[in-house]
Formats: sequence, C-alpha cells, structure tokens
Amino acid sequence: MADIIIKNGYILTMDPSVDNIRNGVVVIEDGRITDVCEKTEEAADIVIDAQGSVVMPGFINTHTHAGMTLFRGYADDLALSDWLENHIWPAEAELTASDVYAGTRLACLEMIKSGTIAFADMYFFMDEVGKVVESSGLRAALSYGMIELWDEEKGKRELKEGKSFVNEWNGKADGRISAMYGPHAPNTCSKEFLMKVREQATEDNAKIHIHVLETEAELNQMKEQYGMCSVNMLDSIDFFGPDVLAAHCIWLSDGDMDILRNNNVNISHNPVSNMKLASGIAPVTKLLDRGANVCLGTDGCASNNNLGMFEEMKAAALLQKVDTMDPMALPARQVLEMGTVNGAKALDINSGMIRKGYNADVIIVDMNKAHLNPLYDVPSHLVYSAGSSDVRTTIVNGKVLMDDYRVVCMDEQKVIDEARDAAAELISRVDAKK
Ligand SMILES: O=c1[nH]cnc2c1ncn2[C@@H]1O[C@H](CO)[C@@H](O)[C@H]1O
Ligand SMILES: [Zn+2]
Repeated sequence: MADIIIKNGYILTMDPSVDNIRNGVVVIEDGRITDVCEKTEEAADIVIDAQGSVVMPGFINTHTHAGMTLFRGYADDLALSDWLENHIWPAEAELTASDVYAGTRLACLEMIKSGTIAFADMYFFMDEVGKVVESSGLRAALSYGMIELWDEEKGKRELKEGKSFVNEWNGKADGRISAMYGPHAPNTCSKEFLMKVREQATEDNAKIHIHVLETEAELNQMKEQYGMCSVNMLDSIDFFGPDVLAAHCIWLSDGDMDILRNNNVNISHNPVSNMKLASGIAPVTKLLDRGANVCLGTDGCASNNNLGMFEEMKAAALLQKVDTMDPMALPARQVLEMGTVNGAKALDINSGMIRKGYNADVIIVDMNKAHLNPLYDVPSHLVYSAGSSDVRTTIVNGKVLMDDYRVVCMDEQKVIDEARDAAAELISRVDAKK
C-alpha cells in the first residue's frame, strides 16, 4: 500500500520527457514518487483529492538568510552598504542563538505555507537552523556565513566554525540537510581566505555558497584591490566549479558569464532584493542563453521582505522583459524551471520534477480562486497571477507538512508569537546600545 495518493489534479510535471496530465495521479511511498499516471488501482494511507488544483514540484529557494525574518521591515529604503553596515550588522551583533531559532522557525513556517520545499541558507548560529530544519520536515543546504574582513585571526575562527558545522550537519535529518561552506563575499573575505575555504570544501566534499558581484561598489573595490573583478579573481584561484552557488551575480561582463558557464557555477538570481536595494539587474537572459544554471532565491527578509517564490518568479520575468525591452524574454515556463528544476540542480537534490523515483517534494496549488480564472495556460497563471496564499498542501520527503491550508508540522500561532517576542527584545537590546 502506498503512503499518499494525490488524485484528480492537473499534474505539472516540469519533466521535459513527460507531458503534463490534465487529470492525473501521483503516488508516493517511502519519501519517493513511485508513480505518475492517469489512473491507479493502488490504495494509500492518505488520499488527497486535488480537484481544481495544480500538483507540481515545490519551490527551491536558493539564497536566503532565514533568521532575518526578525528584521522584516526593520530597515527599508536604504542603499546596500548603509543598510548592511549601519543597520543590519549592528542589529545582528545582538543576535542570540534563540533569536535565530525563533526567526528560522518563522521562516520555515512561511516557506511551507508558500510552497517552498528546500532552501539554501547562509547565516549565524547554524546549529539552531539545523535543529529547526530537522524538526520542520523541510530540506535545506545550510552554511555558516563566514565574514573575515582581512583579519587573519578572525579568518581562522570563522573557518573553524564553518568546518565544525559542515562536519556535524552534512547529510543529517535523513539526508534532508546538506552543509556548505559560506564565505560571505569577495569584498568581505580576502583572496587568501577564499583559497583556504576552497581547499577545505574540496577536502570535506562540501559545496560553497557565496555572494558575488551584488553591487557596483564591489566591482570597483575589486578592480582597485586586485586589478580585476570578483569573477576573474575567483577564477584565478580555481574557486569555481559545479559545487559553487553564487548569489546575485549582477555586475558581470560577457567574459565573466563565460567563466561562470564554463565552470558550471550555479547562479542564484534574487530579483526582488536586487530591485529593493537598487543593486542592479542580473543578466539572466544572457546567462540562460549560454546554458548556465540560473535558479531563484529571495535573499533575506530584510531586503525582500518575504520568502515567497511566486512573487520572485513574477519579478524575475518582468525584470528581464523591461531590461531587454523584449516582452518575449524569460517566458513563464522558463521562470518556473528556475524556481524548481534549476534550483534542484544547484542543491544537487532529486527534486524539482514530478517524476517517478524523485523525492516526494510536491505542492498543490488551489486554482479555484477569482484571480486564477479562467484558466488557459497553467505556467502563465503560476507566474503572473498566483501567490503564496494559493498553496493548499505542501509535501516534503513524502511527509505532509501543510494539509489543505493547515500546517501540521508546527504550531503556527506559537511560531508567530515567539518570533514577534524575540524580535521585540532583540530590537530593544539594539536600541539600548545606540
Ligand atoms: O543582500 C545581501 N548582501 C550582502 N550581505 C547580505 C545580504 N543579505 C544579507 N546579508 C548578510 O549576509 C550575512 C549572512 O551570513 C549576514 O550578515 C546578513 O545580514
Ligand atoms: Zn544574501
């Protein structure tokens, strides 16, 4: 007997080798999708009627700082350097482990409710993040954000912390958690430090998550310091490879794009954060044309200000259209791939498609809504009209985390209350230091 059967839904497979099914069935057993078909005679413990809904792979948020939900709306409408240095970093200096626990729980709740099944995180107190991911049922690629700032002693401590996190958490929670190294950025970590990180990651068989060319200021700083941009500098130390997840990647030359493509670097595009901080527009269309793997991420809640992937998809599509002045640029189907298939490739997980043998990381989107009717084309609605609150069911690793709008893996109100309390106390500590 199967664990879960989802029936009567429109199956959006995202699998290039299999057509979508208008009225189909997804069978789930032992955390895997065991069948995708028109009809089944099989029985299951749980039968979900997805009438009037789309059954699709859940989203993969490939760049975030989950604990930053506590700073949602705390410092807005500022330039990135001012925002980070004068507002966010002083506030983060007061963060405690229990704050990160509360903030990450809130983030996981929000992600489950908005159809995200996995996320790539870079933050502090990562043991707390690991615990939250483990108990929530989500999947995640976690990294301790190492900020060296050209201080050799600090660099040693940071790398030690990054390494102990990798050693402890890589492969945990039945393989739902992978651990990565998270050097913050080429303008906050020295070349020597980045070389050590690369070496350590290779030795530990762990991936690397880093911010790259998010601002023009970074580009200028790198040119001044090294006589070359971040991509060239990283390439000169053989930093790149298919195990690297580079966030933002805005200020790229054509040569940089070739380097990223030729090294199979995964690029996390974060359009909402990039627009909000006026960081710039990443050349997504050009990267995709080259065959680079571009996926989507929201960035932290202080620069977005939510973790919704529907919104991120729409922003990505619209931004490329206006940037290239071509309304055919980045069509709905391709953005959906960025949010699912490409994200799975970046995190190296067997998710992102409704396909036999793949992880049962499935969401059900309710289409019986005013803003989703009439329905001509499913990808179009998902990208241009649907929103986070249209997700009715979220399944990760064959476990139902949200069942028909009801989150079953955590006490929703308690998570919200605890995060609100933690944020209030945190900000009063920050204000007391001013
Ligand atoms: O958009 C961004 N650019 C650069 N740094 C960021 C951004 N968003 C968050 N952080 C910062 O990265 C560190 C993660 O470990 C944190 O300090 C966080 O505030
Ligand atoms: Zn970031």
